[in-house]
Amino acid sequence: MITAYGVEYEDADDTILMLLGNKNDYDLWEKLGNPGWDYENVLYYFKKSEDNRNPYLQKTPYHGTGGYLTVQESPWRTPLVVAFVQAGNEMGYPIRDINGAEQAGFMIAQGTIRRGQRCSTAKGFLRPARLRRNLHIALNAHVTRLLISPHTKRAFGVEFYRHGRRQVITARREIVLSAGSINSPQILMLSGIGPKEHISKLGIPVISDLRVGDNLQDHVGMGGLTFLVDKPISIVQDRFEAFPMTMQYVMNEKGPMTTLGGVEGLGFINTIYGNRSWPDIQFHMAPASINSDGGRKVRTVLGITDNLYNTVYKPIANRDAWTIMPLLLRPRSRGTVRLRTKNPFHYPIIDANYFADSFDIKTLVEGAKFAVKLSQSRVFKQFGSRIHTIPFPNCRNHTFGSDKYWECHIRTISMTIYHPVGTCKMGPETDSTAVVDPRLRVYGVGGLRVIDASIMPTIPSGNTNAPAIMVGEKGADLIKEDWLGENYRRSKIG
Ligand SMILES: Cc1cc2nc3c(=O)[nH]c(=O)nc-3n(C[C@H](O)[C@H](O)[C@H](O)COP(=O)(O)OP(=O)(O)OC[C@H]3O[C@@H](n4cnc5c(N)ncnc54)[C@H](O)[C@@H]3O)c2cc1C
Repeated sequence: MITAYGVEYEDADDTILMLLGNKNDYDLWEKLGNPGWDYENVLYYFKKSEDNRNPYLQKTPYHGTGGYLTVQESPWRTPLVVAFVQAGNEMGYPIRDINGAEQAGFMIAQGTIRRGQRCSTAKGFLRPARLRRNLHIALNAHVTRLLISPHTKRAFGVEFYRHGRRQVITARREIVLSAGSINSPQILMLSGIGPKEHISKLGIPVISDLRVGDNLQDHVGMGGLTFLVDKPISIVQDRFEAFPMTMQYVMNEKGPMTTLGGVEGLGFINTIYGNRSWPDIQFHMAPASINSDGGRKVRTVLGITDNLYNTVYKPIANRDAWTIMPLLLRPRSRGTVRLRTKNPFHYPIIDANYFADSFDIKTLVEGAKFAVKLSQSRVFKQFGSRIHTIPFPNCRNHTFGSDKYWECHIRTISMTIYHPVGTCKMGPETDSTAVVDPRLRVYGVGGLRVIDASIMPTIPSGNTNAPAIMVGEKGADLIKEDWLGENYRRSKIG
């Protein structure tokens, strides 16, 4: 295993919310020509990795116990999240396990945490296995290309740089590439596997002409929707005293620092463009907004201009507020990842292409309008909740709250929550856009698989970490099946 950073970063360093996606997502994968990837099959792998600590969920057929990945709710919450799930109910959605039989509904978020602290894949999976004799981990190693014989078209090695020194490792059986949806396509293209017209222009000899880097999909959402409340019940940074709060976290594994990246509640709804069995909008609810840290950090992280911050959020700096981030679950727009140059240390060019298809923005506008209605539910009245109405300076030509206004707002603060998938698409041989086959083997090259979120043909309707882990679990079984044949039996799970 060769990794660019320390193993703590083996999955993206903030990953925490735990969602499986919708049953229809995986049934679609199978319908697209990928046998064995339907919901029933992948549910086995979701459950295999999971150790759900919530007794009422453990008993359902949709959750596992005893897996490497601990899943639970944050031990700390605000009254706002209770109101959020009740408001969903008031709007006609059940309060339910959104990872269960049906997805449309509201729930207090579950995350990959263990006793209040993040349970990354490094902590969950790698730590217990790190002393195995057949596992070698090279930290701080940057893979620059795969070595592939131009004659046999077989991958036989990996070139990487570590502490400034070039090293090569050769493989007896096969190589598994898991560098994620941005870097897996980058490494493939650097190695001669990719769109011929693109890589040959950069002077890279073409080994296999495949649509690597196409089909980029991501969840784009609306940031900055802010609701004010009259009671001191939200997260206002200045109100928290850093030392006692940190001690509560370190000593007791409790308190505000155990929140799941600030997100407390989740909801899945359908707009007029979707349907109940396959919601098209997800809500992330947080008991804070852009104003809650007095403009110290969040505005910079989101790249908000001084004019926008000073006009809209500064007047309410440090006031109690909460937010809903409506997120588009199944965008129609597709982006690309391409090489900037053939230098492996240059970042690739990512073109997310958000909203290229107008259906995407229309759906998200409907999601925004639903979020506003939800905030006006009876249950939120107890806190005096109301929408913050200072209009964005660049959207003033539209009436506040109109479709055009929300579109302008969404285009001004568009947010990704970093769910890129699809750039090494899995598909049958007849699919000219597929990069890997349903056993995750790269077309046209022997001894090489891609196993990460990049193989997903379409984006799952929910956060992508658990689906990426599912791909890892299933990929491991495919390898074992291929090498051990009939001698391999799938393990029983709890
Ligand atoms: C900030 C952030 C927050 C997120 N929060 C959530 C969340 O709450 N819930 C959720 O479900 N999902 C979340 N996600 C998404 C989730 O983390 C990803 O879907 C998931 O990690 C994808 O897994 P992967 O294995 O495909 O890629 P990654 O997890 O990105 O793993 C790729 C690995 O390859 C390594 N690598 C890349 N290039 C090279 C190279 N050239 N040489 C050597 N090593 C290399 C990287 O260092 C990395 O360790 C979040 C993502 C981000 C960025």
